[in-house]
Formats: sequence, structure tokens, C-alpha cells
Amino acid sequence: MAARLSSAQDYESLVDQYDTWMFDCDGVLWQGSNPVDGAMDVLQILRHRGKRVIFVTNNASQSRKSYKKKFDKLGLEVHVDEIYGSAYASAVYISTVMKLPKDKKVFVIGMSGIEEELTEEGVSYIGGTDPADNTLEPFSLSNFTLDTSVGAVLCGLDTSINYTKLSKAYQYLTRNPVCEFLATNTDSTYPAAGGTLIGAGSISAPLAFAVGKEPLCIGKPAKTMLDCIQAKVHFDPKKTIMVGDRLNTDILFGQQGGLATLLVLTGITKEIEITGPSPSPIVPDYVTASIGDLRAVGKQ
Ligand SMILES: O=C(O)[C@H](O)[C@H](O)COP(=O)(O)O
Ligand SMILES: [Mg+2]
Repeated sequence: MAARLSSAQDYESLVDQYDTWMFDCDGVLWQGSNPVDGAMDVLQILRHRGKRVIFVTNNASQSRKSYKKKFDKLGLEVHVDEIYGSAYASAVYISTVMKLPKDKKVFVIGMSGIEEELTEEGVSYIGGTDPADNTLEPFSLSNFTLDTSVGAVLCGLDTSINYTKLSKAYQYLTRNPVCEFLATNTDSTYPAAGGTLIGAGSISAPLAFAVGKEPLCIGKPAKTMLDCIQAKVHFDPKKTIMVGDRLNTDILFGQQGGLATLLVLTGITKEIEITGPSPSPIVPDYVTASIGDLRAVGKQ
């Protein structure tokens, strides 16, 4: 049963217990361009209390450098090595785990975040924001030439998804038997300003259906993201807490990594999913309405 936090003492005790705080972004710190009330204050308080703060987002639409600019605009000084996104984790996976040969490239369904992180990791790609692929014209095989150097398809959130992109990815995945099928993350939806939008998982789903197999998911809850963090940051899992809004990504990620977990209700998960009548089998250690609730703790 999750412990529902409510008093200043509850929050004070939570802050005392953990040295490293890993924060999901969409639905925890902000909904789209709207910051969650008090979130930036709480991050400042945690830092003032000597806590390590790390950001772990499945949102692959932006790179770590782009997220740093978003934090700058919100008035929080953040170092790029405090930000871990699924676009970054995917680029690292392709370059250091898959070890995609340098003469091979990735076909991307996704946005600039993926392109920037692949480039940063020295991985070549086609597709993505290429104007030739961002079209509503019918796709014809007579106008398509398979690029035999494509060794992987990487699919992430793409708000300009279309039939051409899906058709090209389908060709690479079915005509090259060794082409890897990767997804930055498989979140079905995500919290945006004013409501909920379909997420990366709902972008790769039609491709998975057509190809007849699921992609390898690199983002939360997969351990790849934690491996990326551990490669750069030393932390003690027993003194680390993961704060998220989605049970089947953030909370499961924390549990599988041996971390404590705090669920907030400012994003995807609604209270009824944890209280019942048919509660989720994924049970966070702690629950609170919003990360802003932690303003109750002092700065001392
Ligand atoms: O890709 C998506 O579906 C969303 O951008 C993703 O779900 C949000 O990422 P978060 O910061 O909540 O991990
Ligand atoms: Mg989230």
C-alpha cells in the first residue's frame, strides 16, 4: 500500500531519507509549457539541502541541450549531465551497446531531439525532420530506393507522423532481416498543457502492428536509462528516489532499479488507479498530489 503524504513532517522525513532525487519531467515538473506550481521552488530547496537532482524524461522530442534551455527559461540552472532523455539514451545504446558500424545509419521516425543526440554520439541517420519525408503526398514504392546502409529504425514521439514515414520504416524493417527495431519509449500518452496527447508508444504501435513485432524499448521502465545515468553519476540506489506521474514507466523504472518511488497526481496517473476498486499492481512507495507539496519543508 502506498504511503499517502500530507503533513509537513511527512515531507520533511522524505527529504531527510534520500540524497539523490530523480525527476520525471512531463506531468511532474510541467505539462507542456506550463510549469507545475511550486516545482522549481522545490528543486531549489532540494539543492539548498545538498540533494543531488537528476532529470529522467522519456520525451525524445528534445535533446539534453534543448532541455537545459527550457530549465534556463524556468529560472533553474541545470547542467546537461543532470538531464537524461530517451533520445540521449537511444543514441548511447546505438553507439555503445549495439555498436552500429560507422558506415551504417539509422532511419528515424521522430523529432529534432533524436537527431541532435544521434549527431552528438556520431551516429548517422536519415528520415526524422527531413522535408522530403514530411509530406502528405501518397507513398509509392516506384519512387523509393532502399538505402542498404540503414541498420536500425528508431521510433520516437513524432508530432508530424505520416504514411510516408511509416512506409519507409516498414520497408527497412521487412526487407533487411538484420535491421533493428528500436523505440525511444512506448508511453501511450503524455500530459500536455490543457490535457493529454498521444505519446511515442502510439506512434510506434502501427509500425509494430504492420511489421508483426514489438520494438526494443530504450526509455523508462527499461534499465538502459539507469545505465546511462550510472555511467555519469555515482548514486546509492538505497538513498535514491524516483519521482514520476506514470505507473508503468516512472514507478516501474524506479522499482526495477531498486529505488524508492514517489507518485505525483499532476500527470497521467489518477488517484483511482491506486485506490481502487481495481488498483494497479504497480504500487509506489509514496503518493502526493503534486511535487509542489514539498514546499512544506524548510530550506535549512
Ligand atoms: O514520448 C512521449 O510519449 C512523451 O513525451 C513522454 O511520455 C513524456 O515523458 P516523461 O517526461 O513523462 O517521461
Ligand atoms: Mg511523465
